[in-house]
Amino acid sequence: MLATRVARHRRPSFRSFTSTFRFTMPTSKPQPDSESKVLVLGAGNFGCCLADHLGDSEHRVYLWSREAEVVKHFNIHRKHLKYLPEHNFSKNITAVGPELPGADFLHGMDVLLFAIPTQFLRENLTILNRSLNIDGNTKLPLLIFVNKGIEVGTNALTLEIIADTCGASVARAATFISGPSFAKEIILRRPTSVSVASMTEAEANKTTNLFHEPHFRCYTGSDPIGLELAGALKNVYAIAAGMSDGLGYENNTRAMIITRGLAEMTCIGTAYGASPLTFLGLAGVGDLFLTCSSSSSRNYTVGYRLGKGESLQTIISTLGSVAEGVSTAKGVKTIIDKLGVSAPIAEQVYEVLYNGKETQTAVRELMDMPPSRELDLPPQAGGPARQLMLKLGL
Ligand SMILES: NC(=O)c1ccc[n+]([C@@H]2O[C@H](COP(=O)([O-])OP(=O)(O)OC[C@H]3O[C@@H](n4cnc5c(N)ncnc54)[C@H](O)[C@@H]3O)[C@@H](O)[C@H]2O)c1
Ligand SMILES: O=P(O)(O)OC[C@H](O)CO
Repeated sequence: MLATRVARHRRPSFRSFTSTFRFTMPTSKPQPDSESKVLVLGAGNFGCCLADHLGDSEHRVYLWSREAEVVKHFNIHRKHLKYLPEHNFSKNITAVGPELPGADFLHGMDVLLFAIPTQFLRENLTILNRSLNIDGNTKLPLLIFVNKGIEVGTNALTLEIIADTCGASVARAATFISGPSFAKEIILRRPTSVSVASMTEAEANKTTNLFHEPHFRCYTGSDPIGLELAGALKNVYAIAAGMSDGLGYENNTRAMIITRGLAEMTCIGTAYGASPLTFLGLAGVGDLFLTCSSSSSRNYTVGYRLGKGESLQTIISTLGSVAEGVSTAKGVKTIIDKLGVSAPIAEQVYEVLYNGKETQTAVRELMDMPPSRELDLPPQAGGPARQLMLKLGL
């Protein structure tokens, strides 16, 4: 009965620019099995916790760190010198580095998992691409990216950085994971869910199958542009939520920022050419809610400390970890200006971070805005997504 009802239910008339494409072009090696060789690039909080997750699932994991002492210490003690220092890591992980692995090593891998902050991805992919030496006949490892940001200067999403450095076919095969997932909770095997997306659905399914465990559920989708934008944008709104809490505002104000932030994210994504529905998923509202409401978030913490009156420079130099929202706010500002989308909260975060605006002034200006309709989705011009698709040869 329920199935009949669902079948009869009309599909939403909205279709994103990207969702009109369907791809079936498996370009990576066959589905990694239970003893896949996985190279995790980036031994920060997230790279380490994902390496541990895969090591516990009986995969053979190599964790690349750019710091020789980290590699040495890890292989002797099964602990990381700096991140998640209490944790005893899986015996199935070997640390490698500090140089990036060469061609033979890379081609022996079933999976390359990139947990490198967005601003450093281009330089590393440029070097790795020389070793990967991809031509039409190369069977790629499965490629997974988990960073959440927009590149400063180019305003590029990761999909575009991959296309620029490794070529369109590699970008089409790349898969992306995003969603509410603090490293320190994954490492404790707390129930967690994420979104997985790719331009090539078969590749996204491989990533889902690789990661899916009873304590780590993966939901697959086909809007990687929306998923990437959601992950990058939520970091900017987490800074806003932290700022509000730091200023001493309470629950009403945080709920307002989360909800209006979601409306802004959805409008930006729609104008960009992504599906608005992606922002209702784990990578959108799920991660927005998480990072806007927890002091475990680095981005929230940056905002909180700004609200308490600390300077951005002091916060960044003492945070001890990356807060992607700080650099991403620049790209977001350029994108909303270009698209002509109204995103006043993101604008005010940018003003506080880069133009020295007082946090109280930013809040007052937001509250002084004239009344408006609650949600006016912009027309789906899809300019940036269309440009990106052309770059990917689609
Ligand atoms: N920590 C989390 O809970 C979490 C969850 C989901 C997604 N992410 C995303 O994962 C990415 C990595 O975050 P993280 O938490 O591991 O960051 P982190 O601050 O814990 O670690 C950053 C890592 O980047 C490395 N790094 C710095 N400069 C580099 C360079 N030039 N080239 C290569 N590597 C360099 C550092 O050595 C370090 O290993 C970010 O985009 C973040 O948004 C993090
Ligand atoms: O600590 P943050 O603010 O970078 O957030 C980490 C993750 O993105 C949470 O999903």
